[in-house]
Amino acid sequence: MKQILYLVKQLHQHTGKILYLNLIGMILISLFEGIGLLLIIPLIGMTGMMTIGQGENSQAGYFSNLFNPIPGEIGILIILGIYVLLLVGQSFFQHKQIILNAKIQQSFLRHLREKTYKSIMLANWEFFLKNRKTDISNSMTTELARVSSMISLFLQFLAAFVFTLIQIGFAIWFSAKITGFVLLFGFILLFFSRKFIKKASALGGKTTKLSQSYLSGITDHINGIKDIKSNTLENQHISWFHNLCKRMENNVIEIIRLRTVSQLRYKVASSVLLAVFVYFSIQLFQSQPAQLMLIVLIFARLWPRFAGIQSNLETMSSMLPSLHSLLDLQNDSDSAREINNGEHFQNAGRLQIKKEMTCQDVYFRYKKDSSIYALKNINVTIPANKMTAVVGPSGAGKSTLIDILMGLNKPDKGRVMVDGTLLSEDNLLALRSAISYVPQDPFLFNATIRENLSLVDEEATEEQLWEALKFSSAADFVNKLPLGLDTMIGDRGIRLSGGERQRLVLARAILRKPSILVLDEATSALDTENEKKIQEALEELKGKMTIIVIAHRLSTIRHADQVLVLDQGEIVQTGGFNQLAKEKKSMFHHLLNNQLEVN
Ligand SMILES: Nc1ncnc2c1ncn2[C@@H]1O[C@H](COP(=O)(O)OP(=O)(O)OP(=O)(O)O)[C@@H](O)[C@H]1O
Repeated sequence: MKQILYLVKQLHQHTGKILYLNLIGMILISLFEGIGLLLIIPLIGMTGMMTIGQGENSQAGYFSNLFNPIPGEIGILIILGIYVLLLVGQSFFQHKQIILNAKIQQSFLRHLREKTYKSIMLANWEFFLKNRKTDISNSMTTELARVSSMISLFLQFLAAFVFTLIQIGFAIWFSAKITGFVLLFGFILLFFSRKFIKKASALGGKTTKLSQSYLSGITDHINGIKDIKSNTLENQHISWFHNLCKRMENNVIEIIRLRTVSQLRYKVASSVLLAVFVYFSIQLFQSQPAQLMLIVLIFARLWPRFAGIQSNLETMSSMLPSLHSLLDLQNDSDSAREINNGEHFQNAGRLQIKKEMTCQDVYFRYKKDSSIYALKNINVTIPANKMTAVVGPSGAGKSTLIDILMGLNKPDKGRVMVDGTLLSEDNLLALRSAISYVPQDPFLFNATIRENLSLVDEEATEEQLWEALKFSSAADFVNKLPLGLDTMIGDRGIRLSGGERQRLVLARAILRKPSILVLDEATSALDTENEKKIQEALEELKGKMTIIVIAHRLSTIRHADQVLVLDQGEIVQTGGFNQLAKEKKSMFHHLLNNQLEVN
């Protein structure tokens, strides 16, 4: 119920005026329908089939008497004329209402899409570590589509509800007693249908879970298709997929079964109740034949709408979990907002490190309830415009330290300072604007090389693009491509080799003209010749920007001004390359020896 109320509130907030126009349209359509029914009384009276309400002191009598002074044939023509006008009016408003419904649905959907997407984009890194990316995609696609259908159903429900209320109003106006009698039966039916609504909601929750598994499954499998093929794991995946599809099929059949069973019971119960109603009505309300006939007419038309309302409620309940999951996502991402003042994005500027960045007594763990720290007691200084290398065995905490320095992870204890100022919401974006980060697994779009580079600087000239490509030793290979800069590189750059991808991302990082360049295993896929060229290029950058490099291949960091050695989340050595190499029985010495042996 909370979610439905939320939906109504949101609809009211974002489509306010149109929603009320729509409501007025619904009321008019229902009124026209009711008046159309009323016209039956004088019509029947004029045909002489039945004498209705002659002299009766009732609404039916009043209506019948209204046309008495008019001669029969003209009266019939007038009534039929009014009837046609009412039908035309009704059709006109129905046509307007369909357009308004679409406007309400689409504008609300756009609002929901944009709000959720923005909340996700502005959430902190911890939010992305906690949530599966495919669950987020699922909410933004499948669940959102279901919410869209739910809005459409809700509007239909609203129309049916308003229609029902107005028709009941007419019926009460004719005879409160008979209407009360009918409504009693209606409430009995509604009471027994509660359990179906609950069941539908549970099945809807299952649909959301299954759809999440479906999307995450196929995304993982398609991304890992090379591993699957080379390790002949196709059958295991086909069998997993078969089981999931079977469960999805069963779930949908279960939902349809529930719906038809409830409709079946509803129809059986309603026909029995209708018979009971007619029997008792004849006994009880013999003296009011006109009222009885009109009310039977009204309810005969309303009854299928009741069934529609009931079915609408069930379908909406089965879709509620989608709205729930979308709202959860919105709330989670909102409460994980990285920067609360959105204006920071516009006015962030670029932070220039003048002297140094420091970590003081920093501790960090991924699970806040765990006693295992990924980083412990970190005290380091990253001097401005120098090259700092971070080395250590796998899992030592190198990437975690970089994430702390970039403000992606927040220390559990201790602090990060930039030139003596605490790294906080106030200077975080300015710091990030100054950073170019190159990960081991570079991110490229399915677009041309030019578009991939221009992403960081839309106004970059041809000359600047080639200069950046030369820096990263990519100019030669791009030059050899038949379409050069205009070559499409496929999904995540799949049409390029790993080394070519890394060089392109490095070119992009340089094009951004950063004051801090962070390379996380960014040259790991390069051959020794290209790596040497990049080392030389980095040498030239020394003194112009702050460079932080993570590298397993220690030859890469030979010219670093400072090397930080991490082991099990702690800094175990700090110093120049040659100085550390001389410290026998140390972690750095051990790493160096291992590499020499391998080489
Ligand atoms: N998202 C995460 N959730 C939980 N634990 C994590 C997460 N990411 C890393 N860890 C853990 O934190 C520790 C440090 O990981 P980190 O990735 O920083 O190591 P690393 O030195 O960069 O390793 P590698 O050289 O293999 O990339 C590891 O024990 C790792 O298992």
